Amino acid sequence: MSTPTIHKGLAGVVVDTTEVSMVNPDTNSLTYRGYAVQDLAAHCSFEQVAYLLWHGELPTPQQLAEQNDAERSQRALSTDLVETLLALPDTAHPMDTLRTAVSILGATDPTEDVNTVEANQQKALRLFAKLPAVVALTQRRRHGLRPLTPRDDLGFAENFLYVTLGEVPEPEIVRAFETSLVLYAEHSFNASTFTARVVTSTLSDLYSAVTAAIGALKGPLHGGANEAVMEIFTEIGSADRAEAWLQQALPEKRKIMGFGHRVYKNGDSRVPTMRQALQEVAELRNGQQLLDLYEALAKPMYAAKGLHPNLDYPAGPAYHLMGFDTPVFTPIFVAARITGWTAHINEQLAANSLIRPTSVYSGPAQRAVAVA
Ligand SMILES: CC(=O)SCCNC(=O)CCNC(=O)[C@H](O)C(C)(C)COP(=O)(O)OP(=O)(O)OC[C@H]1O[C@@H](n2cnc3c(N)ncnc32)[C@H](O)[C@@H]1OP(=O)(O)O
Ligand SMILES: O=C([O-])CC(=O)C(=O)O
Repeated sequence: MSTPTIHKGLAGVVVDTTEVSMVNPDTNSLTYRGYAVQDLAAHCSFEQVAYLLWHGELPTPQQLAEQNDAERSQRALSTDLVETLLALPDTAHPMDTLRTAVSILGATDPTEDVNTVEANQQKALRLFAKLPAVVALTQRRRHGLRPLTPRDDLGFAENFLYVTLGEVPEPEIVRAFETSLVLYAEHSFNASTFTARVVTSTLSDLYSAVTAAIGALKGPLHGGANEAVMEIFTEIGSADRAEAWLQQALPEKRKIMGFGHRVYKNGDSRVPTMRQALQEVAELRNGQQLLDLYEALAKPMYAAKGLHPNLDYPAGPAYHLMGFDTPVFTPIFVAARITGWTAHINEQLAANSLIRPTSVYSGPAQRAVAVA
């Protein structure tokens, strides 16, 4: 019997088609439903991009107004949910709190098991509306602060910043934050989206798929890298120490967080836009030292390994300068990626086939049980 080829990590394996987004490593491009992500970041609100991912087209003014009304009216968390989340130990990582919140929101949704595309669109909007309040709760409790009531007179990004930081910052900061949400929204069959599709393929519910996706995103090889970038910046301390730090870290076989990508080998399509957003935030927030450190690590990293930064590399320091605590960086990624995940969940559901690969057994040959 010939040994089948093993595709470790499913690298290069094509498992399905998708209409949601296209990652093209040859042209370093990323499109959502045919629109370049850079154009969307420059011209659209995050709410418009969410609509596009869910429905395939940008919204008309009326469609956007209806979605905004529905989203704004669902932003608040119930008192029960707030108290349950605050009862978690304060050592819990914000990603654990977020994962728990989604699970509770599922258990308390009477339509949880109504597994249709239409019902899932309502659930997707519900999670989209509520996740900023959960992220905000995790940051505020770290500072001994109670949650703030969301404001329905503010756009999604403005309200997100308000409920977390207690004020709406300058328009440039809001715009940089919104840019990061647009860039983080969707990226084809990455590990967390694939996780959501695997769970959906068993005909399980949307909340279960999102809960599992949060677990997949938490890891430092995926979304957790935006926090890990900030941790290494803190460890290095200043630009003049970056090269020596790297020369010590690489022989120790350390993974340098924020560099490399499974699909892009010549640079992540989203980095130039986020690097520009970081620059704008740095100018307003006295961030030149962090920008210097950014460049001082990226240059020798490329020289030593030929690896480019991925989106997490500029996003981490940008969130830091905006005023977010490092442990809420990956939760922000969740609040953006909920749009892409739920678009994929519905795409999977609409043309479902159980996802179940095979493996080559490499354990002991069959043997008899001999109990002493
Ligand atoms: C939003 C996102 O999820 S983007 C990804 C965020 N993750 C990170 O930033 C974590 C750091 N990066 C990595 O661990 C990897 O680059 C991954 C997981 C993103 C991609 O992994 P793969 O596609 O399996 O890596 P790839 O095959 O390109 O690796 C080739 C070589 O480069 C090395 N390499 C890849 N990335 C890094 C890195 N960041 N630091 C050091 N070495 C690295 C690998 O160890 C491997 O070396 P080897 O041949 O000596 O074993
Ligand atoms: O595509 C990937 O493997 C990871 C990534 O960049 C993302 O999910 O945004």
